[in-house]
Amino acid sequence: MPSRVYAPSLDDQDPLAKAISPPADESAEEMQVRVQHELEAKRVSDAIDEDLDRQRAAEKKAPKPIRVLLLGQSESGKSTTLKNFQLMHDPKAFSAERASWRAVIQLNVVRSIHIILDAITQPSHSRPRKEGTSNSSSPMSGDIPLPGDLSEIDPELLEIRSRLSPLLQVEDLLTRHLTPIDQNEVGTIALLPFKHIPTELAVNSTVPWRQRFDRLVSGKNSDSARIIDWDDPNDPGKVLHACGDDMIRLWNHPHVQQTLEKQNLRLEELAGFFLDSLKEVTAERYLPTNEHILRARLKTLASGASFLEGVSEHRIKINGGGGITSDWRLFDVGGHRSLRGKRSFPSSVWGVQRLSRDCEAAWAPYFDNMVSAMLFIFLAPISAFDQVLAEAPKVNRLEDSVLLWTSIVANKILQHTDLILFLNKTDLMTLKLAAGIKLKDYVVSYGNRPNDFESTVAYLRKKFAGILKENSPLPRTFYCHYTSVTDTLSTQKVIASIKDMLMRDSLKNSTLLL
Ligand SMILES: Nc1nc2c(ncn2[C@@H]2O[C@H](COP(=O)(O)OP(=O)(O)OP(=O)(O)O)[C@@H](O)[C@H]2O)c(=O)[nH]1
Ligand SMILES: [Mg+2]
Repeated sequence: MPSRVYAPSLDDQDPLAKAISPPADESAEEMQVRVQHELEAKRVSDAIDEDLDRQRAAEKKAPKPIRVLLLGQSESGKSTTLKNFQLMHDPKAFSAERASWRAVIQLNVVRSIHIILDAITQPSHSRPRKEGTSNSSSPMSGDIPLPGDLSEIDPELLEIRSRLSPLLQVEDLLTRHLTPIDQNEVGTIALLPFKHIPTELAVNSTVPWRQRFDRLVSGKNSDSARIIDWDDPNDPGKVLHACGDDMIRLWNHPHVQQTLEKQNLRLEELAGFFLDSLKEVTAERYLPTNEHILRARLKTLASGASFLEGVSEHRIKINGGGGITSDWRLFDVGGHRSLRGKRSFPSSVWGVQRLSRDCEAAWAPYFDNMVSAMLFIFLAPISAFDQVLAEAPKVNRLEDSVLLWTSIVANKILQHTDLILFLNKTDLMTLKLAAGIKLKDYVVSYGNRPNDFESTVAYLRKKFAGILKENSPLPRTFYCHYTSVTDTLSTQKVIASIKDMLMRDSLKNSTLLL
């Protein structure tokens, strides 16, 4: 009979004590084995603890992640800048999303076609526009047009229009794929025969919308070119391919070009414009190039209750050379006004003195959580000097950018934060000036200075620099780049110079990197 070696008095009410106590009838041999096990378990546990302590100590010594927050009004190019960072430093992840961007581009194309078909069936009086005001934001304003007299329309166009009707289903299908069922994140697109202008598609940055395209890929290979299921009968690419020639015919039709001009619809300025690339985009096995992905338009919604909830955070490991890598956290927010808080606006473009009172920092409630952000990149799309905000058709886009810039530079919470200004969309600025659109018609203070690229951009640069100087609570260096962030090569040079600057600072003064 085994001798009773260990019989502690147990509190019968304590289930834990009961569970860990040795059995009442444990023999001496059993006890030896148990003690051995316990010693071994303790040794392993101590080793894990030591390992964790070592890791924590190493993390404390290592440079903290570099945080970059992208700011600017809607369509200023924030998400496109982020894509450039990803393309440059995480090309695998960028490529893995090609199938998802393909769907976004297809939707961008269908939306442009939808706008054209709507425009050609408009009675000419139904869309009055202010002289010289670009519509590039306004076609999506949601006004439901009056039905036109179809007998006035070129019969060839009517035929094309009817042959393109399957695109409506594609539009619906793609929109459904891109939007979660349980969230009202997109304006509904009614299946009316090209009579309803579609609201721009927006996806909440916190929603992993890209996963919706898992259906389109087998998931066995990270190269999208090989994993797209080209035989899927529901692939929208099939309809786009079948409608490709008609879309090209429509876009090149002289009556269409005249109508768009008459209605002052400058589709080329519309975000997500691919009508000049219809051949490629409607090709049978179309996969977007990097350039196409940068041009794709998908509005960011970041509408969480708190900043960090609503904003999308992207982590990238960046190689700084010499074996040094650092963690970068890029934060992309939605620039739509509804996502920036309510503000009142002074009327003149350069009426910035009144700003600190009138225009409380738009994203200010969020900044409390972001004081540890090391760098803000602010994008001002300068080509938009003759455009209005989609969400506020009376507000000039350049004026909005200036106000936003002022509120950011004047913000006390951000007084120690570096700001880099991107005067963006310089490519469109060049085209616009060449088309004879005059800056002075929108910025009266520009006066009779030459309406060329160098003079206009230098003037705007000086204005933004002046606002920083006048409104910044502490003196700050003015960093400014002229950018066209859809151009990979030039943007990568800018990103490389920012990276060098930040990594130098990060090594010099790691306390800055909170
Ligand atoms: N031609 C040209 N297009 C640009 C440039 N920068 C951005 N775009 C395009 O403008 C559109 C809007 O850019 P986004 O990066 O989505 O703008 P955003 O600031 O993220 O906008 P929200 O998400 O609404 O806040 C996209 O279709 C881009 O491809 C540029 O420098 N030149
Ligand atoms: Mg965005």
